[in-house]
Amino acid sequence: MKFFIATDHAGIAIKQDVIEMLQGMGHEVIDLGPFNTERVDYPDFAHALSLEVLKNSGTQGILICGSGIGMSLAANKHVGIRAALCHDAYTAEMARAHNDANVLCFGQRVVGLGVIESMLNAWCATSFEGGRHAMRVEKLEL
Ligand SMILES: O=C(CO)[C@H](O)[C@H](O)[C@H](O)COP(=O)(O)O
Repeated sequence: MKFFIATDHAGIAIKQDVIEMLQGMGHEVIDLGPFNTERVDYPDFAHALSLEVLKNSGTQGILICGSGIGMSLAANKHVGIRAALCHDAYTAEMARAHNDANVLCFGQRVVGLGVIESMLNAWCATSFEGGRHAMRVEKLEL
């Protein structure tokens, strides 16, 4: 799987750990920044990542800010992006299985590296179930 990853200043401290976790699982990861710890605005990075995921069919995204909330709000403005704010392995699994989510969002100020690893494992191991969920996902787009 190919992932794009982006954060704001409140998510950058764990970005490299997340990249290495994904690479260790055999995935390709493209880092869209930021590349220093200066204060930045999360929508700038959420929009840039969303455009890359939409442009590159079959790819997925990881967005990290302080809480994960701002990143998910911004990414979900894009038609075709289904950004899920997750807090544990269960929400990550459901985001893939029931919502066909293509962007995983979480908060550096909320979850630790152990939980993040379990979320990444659940996310990557889970495919969209389709069936009754397919029409519901279609109905997400207005
Ligand atoms: O958008 C957010 C909250 O919904 C993110 O958590 C941001 O990272 C956070 O707001 C940044 O806050 P800061 O006080 O400017 O570091």
